Amino acid sequence: MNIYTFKDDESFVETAASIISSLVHVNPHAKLGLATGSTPVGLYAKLIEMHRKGLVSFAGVTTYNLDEYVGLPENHPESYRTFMNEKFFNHIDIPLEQTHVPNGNAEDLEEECRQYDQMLDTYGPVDIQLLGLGHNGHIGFNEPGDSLSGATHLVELQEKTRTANARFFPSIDDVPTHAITIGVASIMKARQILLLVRGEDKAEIVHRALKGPITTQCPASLLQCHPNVVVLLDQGAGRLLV
Ligand SMILES: N[C@@H]1[C@@H](O)[C@H](O)[C@@H](COP(=O)(O)O)O[C@@H]1O
Repeated sequence: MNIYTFKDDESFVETAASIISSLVHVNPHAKLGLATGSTPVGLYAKLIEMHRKGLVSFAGVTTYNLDEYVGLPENHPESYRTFMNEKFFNHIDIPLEQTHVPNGNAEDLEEECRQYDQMLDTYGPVDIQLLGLGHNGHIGFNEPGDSLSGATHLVELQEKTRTANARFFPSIDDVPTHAITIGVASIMKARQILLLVRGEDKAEIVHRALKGPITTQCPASLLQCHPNVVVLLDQGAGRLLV
């Protein structure tokens, strides 16, 4: 595991963007596992800027997102499909049919999970999986517990997760209670993992995830078993690692 801590936002974002853009340069048909949340927003903005300058093309790239809320219409401002379109896909040259986000409005959610999983099995593994980190150690929406699921599944969001994500909704009551997430097996199959974490409030969970015991009670701790993980932290998030 290679862990880097950055003093300033610009170098944090530039490093993340150069990892993704170099991969796409080497393999224009790269498969990218993408994430939502506030942390990767700067990375997406930087990649858009690089694309506008003609430095990178995503025309041949295929993307697979980690997760989606259940029950928000696809065009809801806080659905992860809307997030990805607005923050990234609509500003680059990727055809939308090459982008995949689980459908949280499928009539049969179990079937949607099965199909998403089958797609990952058929076309995966992704060349790189981008990840953020939840305050409780979740990756994607794989919440801590006595066990974890390997496959794409329906999950009930924990109170801590709903509270953290309430900042994007009018009130906590508007935060969905369930989500679809790819499982830890799919995440662990990625050829490379790029974990991005920012903020003092994540320092403790960063320490638990990267240096603590490997346990289902902290899903991100499983990343310690992956052979190719790059972790980018700002100083706040990396505070307890020294
Ligand atoms: N499902 C997403 C995760 O994929 C993300 O990593 C996490 C952290 O988000 P943020 O980067 O906003 O702290 O939030 C959500 O719960």
